[in-house]
Amino acid sequence: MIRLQHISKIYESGGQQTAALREINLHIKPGDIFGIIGHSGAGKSTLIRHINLLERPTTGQVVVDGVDMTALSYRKLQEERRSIGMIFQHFNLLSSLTVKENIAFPLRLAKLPQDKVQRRVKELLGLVGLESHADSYPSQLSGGQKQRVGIARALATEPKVLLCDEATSALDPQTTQSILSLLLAINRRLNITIVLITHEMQVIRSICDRVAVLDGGVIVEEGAVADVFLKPQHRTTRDFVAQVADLSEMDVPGDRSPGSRTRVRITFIGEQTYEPVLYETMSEMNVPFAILQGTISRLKEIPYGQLVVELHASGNEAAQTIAALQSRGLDVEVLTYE
Ligand SMILES: Nc1ncnc2c1ncn2[C@@H]1O[C@H](COP(=O)(O)OP(=O)(O)OP(=O)(O)O)[C@@H](O)[C@H]1O
Repeated sequence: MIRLQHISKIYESGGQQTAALREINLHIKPGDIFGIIGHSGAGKSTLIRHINLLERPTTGQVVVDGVDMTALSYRKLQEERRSIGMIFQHFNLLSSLTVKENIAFPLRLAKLPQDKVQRRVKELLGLVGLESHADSYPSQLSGGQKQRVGIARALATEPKVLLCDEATSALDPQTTQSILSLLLAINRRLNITIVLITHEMQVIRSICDRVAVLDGGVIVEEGAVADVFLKPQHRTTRDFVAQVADLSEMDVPGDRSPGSRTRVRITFIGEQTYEPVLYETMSEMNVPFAILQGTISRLKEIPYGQLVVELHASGNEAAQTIAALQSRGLDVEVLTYE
């Protein structure tokens, strides 16, 4: 659906050059919710604004739904942009227009007949749950309601792609979750590809299928959220995962008892999270064990569990126990050998 190929962006101001993006290559599949995470200044806004060509790359190509956006005339680009909606951190609503007028705005620009505009606005108000606020002005709405108007307006022209520029960063945690649930429902119901940028791992964990980690204008890690979240490779990714880590190394008790023990981290994903796999395997292997730390949570809607377990075994016996756990589909990482 979206291909960014060899994108670099160099800003020049006051004789100074800033390389905001360097050699970005990304492929976002149709129907995915794709997250881009990075610290402030990493280049997230610059990157997302390349998808609808609000920013032009210094080098490289942006292809959306088979169309090379970088090669279009101004008029053609305006047309293509109708198939890419966008929402913003500070909502960017027109304060002098009511909710329904804000939502109708892009439809009027597209010169849709009045009766169709009214029908579409009604549908969109229903979709985002704001029927009773149609005649309110933005100043009369909460942050979450304003973002709902932003979403309705972005969807007015029936886009194939929705870009979300820090869409929940100005909202409290509860409102954030309700907006994320709405985005997920829209993705499912309308099969719209969603690209979002954020500095919060919780946002990625809640709704994204895939994630790219941006650091200093470079993608340092990319993959399925479960892989990146449960096995972060890059230091920056590990920092982000730590934001929401239910398991931090700090909380694991230190080595207290002497003897032959092996400490492991076991990850369960999906249905196995609720199965007695650990107990069964340990009983079969006749290895006593202690659970030092554990959690069960969700990645999007997939349950996962992580346990830090101390096996009362070492050497061959520990290796065989770990192999038995792995043969049942569990991911086992050895933390310490004693
Ligand atoms: N118009 C511009 N002119 C010059 N430099 C710019 C411009 N826009 C962005 N930059 C620089 O490019 C880099 C990336 O900025 P960008 O806003 O994309 O980062 P970000 O990850 O979105 O940060 P934040 O989360 O703080 O918004 C920064 O060093 C920034 O100063």
